[in-house]
Amino acid sequence: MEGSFTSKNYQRFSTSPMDQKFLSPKLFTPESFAPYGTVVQPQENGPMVVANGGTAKKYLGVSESENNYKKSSTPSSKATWNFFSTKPSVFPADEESPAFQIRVLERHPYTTQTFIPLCRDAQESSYLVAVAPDAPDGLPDWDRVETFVAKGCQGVTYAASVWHAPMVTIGKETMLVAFNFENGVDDDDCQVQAAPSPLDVYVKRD
Ligand SMILES: NC(=O)N[C@@H](O)C(=O)O
Repeated sequence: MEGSFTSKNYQRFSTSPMDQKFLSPKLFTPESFAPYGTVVQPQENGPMVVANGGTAKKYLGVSESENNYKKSSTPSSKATWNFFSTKPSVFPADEESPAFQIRVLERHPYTTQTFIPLCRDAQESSYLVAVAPDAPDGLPDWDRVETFVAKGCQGVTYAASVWHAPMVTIGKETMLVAFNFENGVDDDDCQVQAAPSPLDVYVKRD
């Protein structure tokens, strides 16, 4: 999809959405995302202490980081912080126009990966999260892809080896900090699978 567009002149991928599979993102909640990882946000009734000289509420243990590289052929690994400055891939459209097509999923077999958005409004739909369980052969189960829309106040931690879409940001250029472990061996750090056919995702306006 080249150039900027609005939902009015958005290129349609089909004559009618009903004659093809499309994904309608769910609310991004700890419960709905639990099979795939963690929504990084203060947990309702989660442990919290007053800190920073009484000026801050410190919500404890809001995510996990896992390093399983000791099981890989190159066990030495390092904790890695990266900064993503992402151009928007999705512009909220109406339900008649697919806003995004999932063409690949990736996974990090030996590590969790966390993304924390910066400079987005707290309740603004900021990025699309797309995940899939393993099929029996260990590749993505393309018939069970699930999508969620994350707000500017929510981070995401993909559990180790969970199939997920590369970062897909909504509406405007978005900065995110990412944390994971790496050992520098491409196939250990990131495995990518192309979808048999692109999956349309409809992202409604806020
Ligand atoms: N494709 C891509 O950039 N994936 C990121 O999650 C990464 O840096 O691994």
